[in-house]
Amino acid sequence: MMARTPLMAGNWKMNLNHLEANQLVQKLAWTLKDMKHDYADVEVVVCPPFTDLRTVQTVVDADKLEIGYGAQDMSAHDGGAYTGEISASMLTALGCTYVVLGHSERREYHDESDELVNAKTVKAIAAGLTPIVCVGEGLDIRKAGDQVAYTLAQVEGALKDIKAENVENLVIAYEPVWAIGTGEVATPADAQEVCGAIREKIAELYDQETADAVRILYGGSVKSDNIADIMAEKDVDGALVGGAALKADEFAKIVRFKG
Ligand SMILES: O=C[C@H](O)COP(=O)(O)O
Repeated sequence: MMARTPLMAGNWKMNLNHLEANQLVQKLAWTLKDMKHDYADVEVVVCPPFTDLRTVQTVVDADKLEIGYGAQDMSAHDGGAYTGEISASMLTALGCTYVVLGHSERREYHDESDELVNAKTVKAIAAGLTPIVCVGEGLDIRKAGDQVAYTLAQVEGALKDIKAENVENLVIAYEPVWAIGTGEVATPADAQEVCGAIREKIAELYDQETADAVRILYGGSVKSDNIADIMAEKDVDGALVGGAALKADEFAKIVRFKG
């Protein structure tokens, strides 16, 4: 089995304008360089608002930074009369390699269904983007003990009609909604329970090789002081980080979770 490269992705949500984005990416790059260890063994990605992407591209290209970037959402349409939407090809034209899809905030505030997340995932893959597909249960479902079944149904919905060769490159982020921005972190065992079940589900839908290749992230109140324990779980391959990704020092420490 090939080792999976850990991935630390910062989801900035609706924070930081393009000037602030410039500063944060530069500071992140300096901070990572100043750290004792090389960070080549961990992939670092930032997902700023759409309006920052061109700026991030310029900084990354100018300084040849080893920082990937992507959007927080995209349209399921290729182009045309869809006011306010951004297409996959617009993102690739800006050098994006990733796109977050189906974040719980999109599902909750914009009524995104599994079908829509699936349609976006198909388009992202076709454009050559790596989707970070978000799944995870709310508090009521967790209290009822149904987190695994609920989350696996979301995974199955997002992957409908997607072929194994396209699944092995994608990233799934397990984000229990009750742990997002609340300071309430799932225990490492909670994260492993669902991330492990997601990998088993992918093996069942496709095959073991595909399941072993997919990277599964945990997201929800990840900080520098809890990341190491979460990363120690065998099916957790990285983190989708919200609030803590807005501070260069803190995000850099998360990237350097091995110390
Ligand atoms: O996409 C990131 C998640 O929603 C986690 O956000 P948080 O780290 O602020 O809890």
